[in-house]
Amino acid sequence: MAEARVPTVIADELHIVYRVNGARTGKGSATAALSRILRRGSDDAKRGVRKVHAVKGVSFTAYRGEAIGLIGSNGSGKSTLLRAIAGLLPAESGRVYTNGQPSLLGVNAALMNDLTGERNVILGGLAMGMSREQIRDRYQEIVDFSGINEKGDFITLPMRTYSSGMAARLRFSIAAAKDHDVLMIDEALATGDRSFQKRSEDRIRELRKKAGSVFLVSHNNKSIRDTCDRVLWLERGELRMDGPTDEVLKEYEKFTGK
Ligand SMILES: Nc1ncnc2c1ncn2[C@@H]1O[C@H](COP(=O)(O)OP(=O)(O)OP(=O)(O)O)[C@@H](O)[C@H]1O
Repeated sequence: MAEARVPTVIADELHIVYRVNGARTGKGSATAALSRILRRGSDDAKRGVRKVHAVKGVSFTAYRGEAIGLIGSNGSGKSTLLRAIAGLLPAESGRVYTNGQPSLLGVNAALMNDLTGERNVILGGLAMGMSREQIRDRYQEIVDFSGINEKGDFITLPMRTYSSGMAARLRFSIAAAKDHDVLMIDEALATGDRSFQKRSEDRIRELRKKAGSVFLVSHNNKSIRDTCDRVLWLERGELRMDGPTDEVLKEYEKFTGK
């Protein structure tokens, strides 16, 4: 008999709306801000608030052990959906339920550019809830995995001296050092070189085995194909397709003309 599948994330008719203040007048002055406050209570349009409806009625259930790719054109709502699952954006309507703590690993993850790579490993580890001892034990592994020191002693230099690929590799390595209930990766693999991508893909497979779920946003269909068994395709905020990787990518490639 098949084992019972354990849900890790459930999105139920989820809508996410961004509100952009004062977008219509283009004025950012104190008087404009004051008049907005004074007009509070009237509707959004009158206060010069513009809405961007980024995710429209998305529903799906993710299960333990799944690696799910998120694909779709630029601006289709992929990052917004991840941020909502991570609890960083409120739902306009609908709900997200998560089993365990979701961790979002974005290209903008909160590392400090002026600190050295070494310090950022510690900072990132603490931010993920690891103890100092756990970080110390894993430190060398994280640095080796990132490959930052392959071309010299870069780990003791500030992060601002890293290329965007090196920085993304370090972020991924820090996040991957911990086993996550739900790990969400936004484009992290796209910036690394081929050998790093290979290592990350292997690590994603391992993380899945340790019973977590992995979400991966990527414009690289090959990365998606190599790591994910299921794909959600978003277009203009709507879930256009949800199914096995091959089936969804086939339709998506038809759509994008590749
Ligand atoms: N902070 C924000 N404020 C207002 N609108 C936003 C904000 N962030 C994103 N949007 C809008 O929400 C929509 C979805 O954006 P999102 O970044 O989720 O798309 P994406 O699929 O991740 O795109 P890409 O592939 O280019 O990374 C877009 O129309 C975008 O302009």
